Amino acid sequence: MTEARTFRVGTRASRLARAQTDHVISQLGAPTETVHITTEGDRSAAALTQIGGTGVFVSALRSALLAGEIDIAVHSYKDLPTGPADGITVAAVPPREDPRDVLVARDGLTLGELPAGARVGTGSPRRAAQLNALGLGVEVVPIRGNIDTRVGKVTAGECDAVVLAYAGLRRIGRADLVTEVLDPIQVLPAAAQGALAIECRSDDAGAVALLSVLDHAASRAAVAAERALLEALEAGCSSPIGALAEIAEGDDGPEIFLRGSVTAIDGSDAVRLSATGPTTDADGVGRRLAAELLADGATTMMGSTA
Ligand SMILES: NCc1[nH]cc(CCC(=O)O)c1CC(=O)O
Repeated sequence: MTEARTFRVGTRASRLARAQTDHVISQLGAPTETVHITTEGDRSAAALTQIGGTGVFVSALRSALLAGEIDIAVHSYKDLPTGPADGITVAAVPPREDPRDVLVARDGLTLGELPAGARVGTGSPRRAAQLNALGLGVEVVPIRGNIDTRVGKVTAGECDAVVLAYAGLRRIGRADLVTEVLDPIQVLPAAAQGALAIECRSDDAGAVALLSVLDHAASRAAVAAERALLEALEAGCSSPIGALAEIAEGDDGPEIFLRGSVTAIDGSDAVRLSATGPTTDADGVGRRLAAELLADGATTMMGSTA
């Protein structure tokens, strides 16, 4: 009998990253060792949009994978750039968490209960644009930092509310802070929100086999459709684009229902459309919806944020 291989799992130091990594490790049927990787994104106080987007969180983990310092990397799928990474494969997309955005407000308030002029914090152009489009008369204020920092803006009275991903709060065990789960009809989530991408080197057959048992086909298809939409719009996570795919059993197998939105940052204009298709054509569904959004005037709304 050969000795079992120990898989080194890389993680960022943030509370969310550690929770996600620990959750994945608990489901792996092999010995593991956790390796903490620090990224520019963890160190910098600058807004993410100013230091090159969410890719900063990802590149350090990918470099460590390719350098053989780690064998497995767990990412929030939302933070992965849409292009492929040479030599690296997403070996598993586990069952997705709730993809919706939530409100964390003072005094248990919901969006509709916020008074005119209330300060709602978010660093996401997508959330800001959709909040502005709701015409609630609230003031969207830019904030940054990890989940604890952003929640702290409400506790400290700097903001009346903040908008966050439900998945992040659930994973760190703070779903109790949520004062309203936002309906995707009001605020459409970011592509891949709530999903994890577990990466390893493409040529590491042992890691690919170990991770493949965690893969969830419906979650993978939903994320593929959403990210194909984003890629075809040539947009990233800092664009005012919402994308949400839901999977239902159709007559000829599982079907994707994909919704997409592009919203002007000031909320003055928006395009929202949907498309359907089989999960076997997830990329095609995303690309078709992107083309329809562009034909409907999305280009002028995407601005220069890229
Ligand atoms: N932008 C950072 C980020 N990346 C992933 C999540 C939450 C977890 C997820 O969507 O999988 C968050 C926090 C947030 O948007 O509130």
